[in-house]
Amino acid sequence: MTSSVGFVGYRGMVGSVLMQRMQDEGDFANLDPVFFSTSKAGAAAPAFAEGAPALQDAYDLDTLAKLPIIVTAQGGDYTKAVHGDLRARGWNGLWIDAASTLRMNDDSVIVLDPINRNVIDASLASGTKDFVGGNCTVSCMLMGLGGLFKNGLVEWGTAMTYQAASGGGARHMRELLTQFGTINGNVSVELDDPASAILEIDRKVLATQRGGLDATQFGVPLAGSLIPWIDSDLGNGQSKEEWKAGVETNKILGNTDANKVIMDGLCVRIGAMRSHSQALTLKLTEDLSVAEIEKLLAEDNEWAKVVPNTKDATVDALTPVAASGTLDIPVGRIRKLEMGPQYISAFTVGDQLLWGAAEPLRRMLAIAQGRL
Ligand SMILES: NC(=O)C1=CN([C@@H]2O[C@H](COP(=O)(O)OP(=O)(O)OC[C@H]3O[C@@H](n4cnc5c(N)ncnc54)[C@H](OP(=O)(O)O)[C@@H]3O)[C@@H](O)[C@H]2O)C=CC1
Ligand SMILES: N[C@@H](CC(=O)OP(=O)(O)O)C(=O)O
Repeated sequence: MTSSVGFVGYRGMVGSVLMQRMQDEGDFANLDPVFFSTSKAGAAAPAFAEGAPALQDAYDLDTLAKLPIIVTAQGGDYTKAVHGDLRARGWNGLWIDAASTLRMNDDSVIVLDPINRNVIDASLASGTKDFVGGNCTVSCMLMGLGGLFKNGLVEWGTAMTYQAASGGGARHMRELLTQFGTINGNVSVELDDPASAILEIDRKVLATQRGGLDATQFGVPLAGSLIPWIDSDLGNGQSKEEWKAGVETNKILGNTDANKVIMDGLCVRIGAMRSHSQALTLKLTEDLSVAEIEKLLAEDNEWAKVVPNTKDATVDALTPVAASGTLDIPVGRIRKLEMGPQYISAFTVGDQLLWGAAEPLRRMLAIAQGRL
């Protein structure tokens, strides 16, 4: 039996990854899609959805309200503009959303089913209607380290992140590449000459970074640099992205004040394309051996891939280049720290458009339809 599902934001970056994953998994055989656009109502539906009606107006509440399930990757402004009005007119369908807007509402659930299927199932049974994908960094961290977090083995942790340009959106990715190209172009003559002085090249690169780059999206140069602030300033020295690590981790796990895990850290933008990395320091509740920790992580879910803590394995498998475009979440650099037997380091990488954005939504839709 199929049912109608509305898709808003299907042609954006996150939406496109979602559509591709749904095609790869044959999901469209199980539903009748209705595609929406805020700008192209009336145009043809995407070619992969044969027989789907023309694009509907994403602000048309009457049309939206006819659907039992709406999946949106259109962004937070859209959610703010439409979700409340739809609910106010009595729409009781399932709203599955990539944007952060509704995440911390009491009546929403953050979806990451390999980690919190129990929370999702209990919420569906009790009538929850809003299901929201988690912050990309938090979701990727929990996918890699679920074996420790789910078993209550983490007392506190810090996540120092290395976040890719894609977290800002498609235009940010283009800007990063343009910056790299401009820098390279300004020193290409010297690079072609093996006898040229590296300090002169460095001087020209710095001059370009300080005055010759388009930084419209990021505000400051990212290529050959980094930006140690992501999302808004909460005014207490913490960025909003850093705040999410604590509140979302605990909400996903269904923790209460009694078993809350303290998570904090610094979030940093780097010049990677679409995979977020993070270096973690964890204080465990028990003195587990590294072998026990690795076993727990590897057995938690099929996507967490433990990378042996050797140089060769690490540089080969624990990088954005290795993880991007895959659902694997490599997790490595696991060792006991000098601070004591309960303190460990870990490093994990994840494609922030897959497990960080599209995949939890795809799977939530399948769960809602009883297919997963
Ligand atoms: N980027 C990320 O890493 C993450 C994003 N999210 C959430 O997902 C939301 C969407 O992000 P993202 O996918 O990056 O946003 P995009 O900017 O790629 O897409 C958003 C919308 O822009 C419109 N649009 C206008 N021009 C184009 C074009 N040339 N190509 C494609 N779409 C176009 C489309 O809407 P229309 O058809 O209506 O014109 C599209 O749905 C974010 O606001 C955020 O809330 C969540 C996690 C991670
Ligand atoms: N803030 C993330 C991307 C993102 O969309 O996060 P959120 O879904 O929490 O707003 C980043 O910049 O890498």
